[in-house]
Amino acid sequence: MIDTATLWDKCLEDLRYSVKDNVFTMWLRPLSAHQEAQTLIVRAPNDYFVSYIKKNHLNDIEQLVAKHSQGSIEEVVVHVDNASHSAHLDLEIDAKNVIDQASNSLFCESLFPEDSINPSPTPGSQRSQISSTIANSISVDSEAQKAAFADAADARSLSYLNPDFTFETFVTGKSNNLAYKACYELSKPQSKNRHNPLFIYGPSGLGKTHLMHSVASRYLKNNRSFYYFTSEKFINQLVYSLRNNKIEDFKKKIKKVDLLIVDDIHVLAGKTKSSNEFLTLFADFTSGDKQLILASDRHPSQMTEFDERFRSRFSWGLTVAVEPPEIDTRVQILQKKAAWFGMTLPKDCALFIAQNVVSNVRRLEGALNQVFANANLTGAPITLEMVQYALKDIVAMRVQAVNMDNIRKIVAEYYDVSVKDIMGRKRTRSIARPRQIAMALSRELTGDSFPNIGQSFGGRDHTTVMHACDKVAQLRAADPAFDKDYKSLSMMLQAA
Ligand SMILES: Nc1ncnc2c1ncn2[C@@H]1O[C@H](COP(=O)(O)OP(=O)(O)OP(=O)(O)O)[C@@H](O)[C@H]1O
Repeated sequence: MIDTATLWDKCLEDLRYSVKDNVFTMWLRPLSAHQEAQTLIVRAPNDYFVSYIKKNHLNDIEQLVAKHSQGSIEEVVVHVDNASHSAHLDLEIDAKNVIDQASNSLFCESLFPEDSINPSPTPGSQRSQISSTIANSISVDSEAQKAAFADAADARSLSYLNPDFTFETFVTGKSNNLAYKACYELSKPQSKNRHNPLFIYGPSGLGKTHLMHSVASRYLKNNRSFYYFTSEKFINQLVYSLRNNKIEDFKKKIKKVDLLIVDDIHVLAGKTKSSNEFLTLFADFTSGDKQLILASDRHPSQMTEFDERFRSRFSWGLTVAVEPPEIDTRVQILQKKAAWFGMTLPKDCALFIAQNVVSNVRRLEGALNQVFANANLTGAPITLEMVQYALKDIVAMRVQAVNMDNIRKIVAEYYDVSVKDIMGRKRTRSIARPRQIAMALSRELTGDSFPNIGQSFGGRDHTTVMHACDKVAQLRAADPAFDKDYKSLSMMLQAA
């Protein structure tokens, strides 16, 4: 009987050729599937996606599933994928499952990543099964890459090197310029200006993976070899190798390439064996012509679960942050993504979305998808009114989380003062400053009027709020540490 991964791969393969590229990229590639008894559960990122897929593609999917499963699947349902993007952290424990599954010889093979780039695949071959199984580890050597690009049918097996994640599709601004430049620089052959290791950190959904895939794509174009791992795949493959006395083979294979990328490196914390093995590779990739890129959700100094040996090594080269993009960058990202999907997004609509989705580009994309799905379902043109309607739930959630009570509470906690102090009249700087910050955040995040904000802060005059906003703007421009605190607070509130 066909396994679910292969079945779904085959269905996607067929769908890819039956719809336009942008429809496939936007609506079908993000889907995943698993099987429960005789039901295939297709998972989509959100409700709009689900309704769009049901309306436009479910019939085709059902037919393809029936064809490829040869009747073993009786029903196909489409659900929201609540677990999407949730990290699967406990992999050393889970490794037993991996080993158990490895009794399937295809999977055993796949534990050595370079096997995933067999240059002469056929759709539905071992290769496509492998690719869906180890979707997060990639190795490409020059032989394989030529074959991979020569053969269009190969594209899906490289689909985990997201073809949309390139330097050309990345929008830069103050929030990510340094990370972009560092990546761009080291992706040039013989660059004299590269830092090793390059450590990129920042919250989820801000483009770290996008940038690392962009570097990998450039390496690919320049016939240079690389491995890309998420930490969890690195751990899986390491554990398998250790248990099967293949660790030296595994490391030898990795050491052959020019570039090693490990995403979500924080996942290695506490996994003693895996992290020690990683450290032995570290030395190889930070000398000579080799290059190491690491990404994490936090700065090395904050990775307290790692011992000092790791933290200091992580900071040997260049450590760069990616931060939430400013509003004009968010607008640009929206317009660029819209154009990419062949849609026109009027400026006022882009501005509305950017004002309401602030801290995470992945969510920005989600909101855009929702707008497009709505336009597709209703056939309505994209206008501000339509966008406001399509995003009413997002806006309501934001209004709920970002209210002035919450802002005062979070700012008070952050500066270790009481909410009573913030509301009160004391003018000592240790209290007046957090109060001004809370007012400025209220203005920025709720968009409420100066008089209303003054009223909510213990009946103050609107000029006090205006003065607070000016003062905070001046301090942010003059003092990077202050600016960072402000941004952290803003992000905390928007993630709430
Ligand atoms: N500056 C940008 N320009 C264009 N697209 C962007 C930008 N930043 C992020 N994105 C898009 O946002 C989405 C999420 O980005 P990505 O997966 O790289 O985030 P991440 O920082 O690696 O998050 P995580 O830590 O959760 O893996 C991707 O679709 C990516 O293309």
